[in-house]
Amino acid sequence: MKAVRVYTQEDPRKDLQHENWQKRGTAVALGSFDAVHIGHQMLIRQVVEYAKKMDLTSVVYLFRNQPRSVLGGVPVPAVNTFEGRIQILKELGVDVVIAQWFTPEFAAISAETFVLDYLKNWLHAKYVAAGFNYHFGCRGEGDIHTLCALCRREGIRIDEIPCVALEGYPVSSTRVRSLIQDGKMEEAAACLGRPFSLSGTVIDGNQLGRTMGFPTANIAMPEGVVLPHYGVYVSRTMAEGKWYRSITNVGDKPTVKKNSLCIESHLLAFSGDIYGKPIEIQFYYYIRGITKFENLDQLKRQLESDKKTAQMFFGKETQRFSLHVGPNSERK
Ligand SMILES: Cc1cc2nc3c(=O)[nH]c(=O)nc-3n(C[C@H](O)[C@H](O)[C@H](O)COP(=O)(O)O)c2cc1C
Ligand SMILES: Nc1ncnc2c1ncn2[C@@H]1O[C@H](COP(=O)(O)OP(=O)(O)OP(=O)(O)O)[C@@H](O)[C@H]1O
Repeated sequence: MKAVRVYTQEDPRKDLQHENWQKRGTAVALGSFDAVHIGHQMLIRQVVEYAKKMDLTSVVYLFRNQPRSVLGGVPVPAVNTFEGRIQILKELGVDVVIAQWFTPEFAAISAETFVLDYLKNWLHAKYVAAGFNYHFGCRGEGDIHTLCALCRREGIRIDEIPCVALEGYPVSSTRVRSLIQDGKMEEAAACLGRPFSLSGTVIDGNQLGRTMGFPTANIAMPEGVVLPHYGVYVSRTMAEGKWYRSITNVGDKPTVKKNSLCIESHLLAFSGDIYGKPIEIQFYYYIRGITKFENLDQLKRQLESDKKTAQMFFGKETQRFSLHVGPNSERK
């Protein structure tokens, strides 16, 4: 897989003046691209293919932070870490990522200035693609029709990407975020085109799990990214470069310790010491909420049952688990 160049300065225009890839001419994908969901992927693939055909540099011009956090003043958790987003874009074959910080100054740029100064004169854009619901320019003055009109006027080829929908509704980062927060992991995966995952470094726990026959790899609650509804999940965990079937608890462990939030994963067929090592956990299916048990024996019996659920999920009976299953649905 070839490398992707990433530019993440506050004003990338100051540092990027005469790079060879700019001079060659570019094909640019426009948007925030937080989730990098199946709608985003369709748009980006189109840009990458066009760039290859026309010998241009493929560029994803995205926001490093969440515009809504700046405009609304309330932090919006991201679906991916920045590194996670870059990895997905690399897999899609993108040449260059410009990670623009969305600041009040950037928000004040007019639609016309953006097309003229940023796309045409700075990026030497020969081709631009954006989605049906794209908005840009000061106070959202421009939409996809404005973009099409301005690009055509400046001799830049432009494609509007039609809406990618699932079950009658547009796929969006906002939708993915709320599916994850509702524990609807199968629907989130359908929108993402991959399971939702979290990463971290394994930290020390109380080492009680191993005494019950359920050793766990604990990671701290990641900050700034969206967290699954608290509860127990069928999952897969990557440790030492290999994926293992697992069951994962997100949240508290009231039976043994109060107010101790973390994410802990029991890998079904793994033994080894991974303290201090990185792991990635993919979330597949919400099993149940977290319970305060009377004693460790009861907790252990529940963990055995969770393990059976996971084995069944990954076994022949996968089809039993349909979409829409989340903590608020009746079937658990
Ligand atoms: C799949 C899974 C499900 C869990 N469910 C619960 C639960 O319902 N209630 C609870 O108090 N703790 C639950 N825990 C947390 C356990 O109490 C914890 O793993 C055990 O005490 C070991 O903790 P330690 O790693 O800090 O030693 C769960 C852990 C896992 C891995
Ligand atoms: N479902 C979709 N189908 C096709 N294009 C899309 C879809 N969703 C977004 N796009 C396009 O992808 C680019 C990036 O989208 P952006 O991240 O800004 O929106 P989003 O995914 O709808 O997120 P949010 O929910 O935060 O608005 C934009 O050009 C947008 O129009």
